[in-house]
Amino acid sequence: MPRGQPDVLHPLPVRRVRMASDAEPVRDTWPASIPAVRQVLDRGLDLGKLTILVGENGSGKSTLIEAIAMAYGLPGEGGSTGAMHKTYASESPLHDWLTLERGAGASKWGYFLRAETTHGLFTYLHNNPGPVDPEFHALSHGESFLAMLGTRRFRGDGFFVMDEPEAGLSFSAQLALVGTLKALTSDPGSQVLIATHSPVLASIPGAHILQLDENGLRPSAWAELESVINYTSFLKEPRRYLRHVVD
Ligand SMILES: Nc1ncnc2c1ncn2[C@@H]1O[C@H](COP(=O)(O)OP(=O)(O)OP(=O)(O)O)[C@@H](O)[C@H]1O
Repeated sequence: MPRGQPDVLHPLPVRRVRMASDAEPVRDTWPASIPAVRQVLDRGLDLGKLTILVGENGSGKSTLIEAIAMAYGLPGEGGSTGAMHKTYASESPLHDWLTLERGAGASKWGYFLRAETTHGLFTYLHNNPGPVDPEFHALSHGESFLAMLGTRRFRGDGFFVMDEPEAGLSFSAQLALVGTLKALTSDPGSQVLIATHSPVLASIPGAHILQLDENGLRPSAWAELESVINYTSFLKEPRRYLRHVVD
């Protein structure tokens, strides 16, 4: 299906993100001051089947992904649509400034997983378990994350949002995650949005990669990502980098 044309039979949960008509963001203060956020407010953002946000620390990946997830109805700390899990309100007001253009008849289900709050989420699931949930706290970080993706929450149509899912995952676990995410997107009405620092995750075939930086956000080929170029070059010759940070 060409980008931008809605698939009438299998609509995506979120076709486009844009500023709400009644939003009044203060442009020079956070979060509207983040270039990528400002660009989304000014020009909107089309979301495809699988979108990956990549960028330096502080470039706005979490701010953007959290606001899109919350505008969809997902809890800012992670969980499913309709879950009430909340421990500390640290979210930006951005979700109130955004409107999502949803595919007509698309799934309303979704799940938000974020590395920094999985401990709290697993405590919530300990108290409110699904029918065949393992005791997530009894698994290692990587094991619990992959086990979570193996549950029914991540099957079928829906909007699946993940913030740095690679945290704590070994190389082979990240590779397994690539396979899991690719399989997840094979469901016709499923849609995935990820923020990551991992060149492994960013390599998922068919992903639309957006690089965030001081100029905003722009599409990028995997091989042209700064993280891919830096890791490739570091692994070839670590000393070229290390001499700048250690004596
Ligand atoms: N509550 C807040 N008040 C003011 N500024 C904030 C707040 N939370 C985050 N920021 C700033 O917003 C900017 C973007 O942060 P964000 O967490 O979205 O970046 P990121 O790209 O996800 O970074 P990382 O890769 O480190 O997770 C950062 O400069 C951060 O300091």
